[in-house]
Amino acid sequence: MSEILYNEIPSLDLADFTSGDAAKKAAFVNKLGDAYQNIGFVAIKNHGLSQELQDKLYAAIQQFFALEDEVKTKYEKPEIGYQRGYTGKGKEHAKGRNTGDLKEFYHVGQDLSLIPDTDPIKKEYPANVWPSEVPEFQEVALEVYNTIENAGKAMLRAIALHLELDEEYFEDKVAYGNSILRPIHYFPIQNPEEVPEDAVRAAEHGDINLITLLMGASADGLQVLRKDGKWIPITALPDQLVVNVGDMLERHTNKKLKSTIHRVVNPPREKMNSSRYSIPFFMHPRAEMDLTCLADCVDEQHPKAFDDATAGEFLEERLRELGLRK
Ligand SMILES: O=C(O)CCC(=O)C(=O)O
Ligand SMILES: [Fe+2]
Repeated sequence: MSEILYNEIPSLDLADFTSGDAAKKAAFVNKLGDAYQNIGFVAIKNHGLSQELQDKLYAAIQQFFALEDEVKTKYEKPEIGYQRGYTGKGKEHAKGRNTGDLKEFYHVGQDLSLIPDTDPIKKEYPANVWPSEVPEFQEVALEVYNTIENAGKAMLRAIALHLELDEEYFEDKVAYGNSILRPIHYFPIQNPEEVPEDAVRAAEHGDINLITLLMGASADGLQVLRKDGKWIPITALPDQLVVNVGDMLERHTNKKLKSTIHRVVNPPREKMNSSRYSIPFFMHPRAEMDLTCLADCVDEQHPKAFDDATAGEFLEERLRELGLRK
């Protein structure tokens, strides 16, 4: 395994993996493996999500976040750890911090009507929450959810091949998984003096889930921490999704695949009064997935670095650390 210091995150074409050309498919898996063992991030095109659909979702969420705070808080569900519906400004903070991030967001989960009644997981998920003020949000969000979920399944097939597992290894683990689509609004700050000095749009963190697929943001600010300590700005092209490894996949692979720390920095002071929007999809498995380190990822040079846990147990622990669960 070569040590690579990327100056930008590698760009890949998902069509190389899905087109049926064996040589292109193998090359995709190799490049993805190099990227995920080094910087933990790639940008992919040909992911199946049209620009039109992305534009529709951005339009709907901008309409929602423009509502008065009193209206938005009607859609807050603290009793389910904010896992569906709205989460208000400053509620979430990165693990190990107390200052809340300068953001508000909205959680969309599985469309329960698509889960067969015979699957016991159907009863475990809370129903989605939809704002009556923006009626088109529901249909657009669910279509985006399902489209990105499919792209995520393809990425997990490629990841499985890189790990020399069966290509279908993740398939049953993510079927009706606990994934979340999270449109985020980094709200304008009129008076920077009024926010805590150390408050940022998103403090440095690793994502909790298996992989994250991120739609192109409306402004700069996202940066990833390279292993030599340098922060690398990420600017996805409009037709790309940024796809990164989360902590669950890092655990399961005993750090072979890297869940790289990233953050969203504040704009310069004179631009603090402008909004930034972004839409990540956090791909989670079913709660029962065993995240125990894969035997093939443990050896003398790589002793087992994590205690055994299921995805559900790990998620609960992290939600408490983020301030979303009491
Ligand atoms: O807003 C972004 O560009 C990234 C957000 C992010 O890292 C997260 O929500 O986990
Ligand atoms: Fe993140």
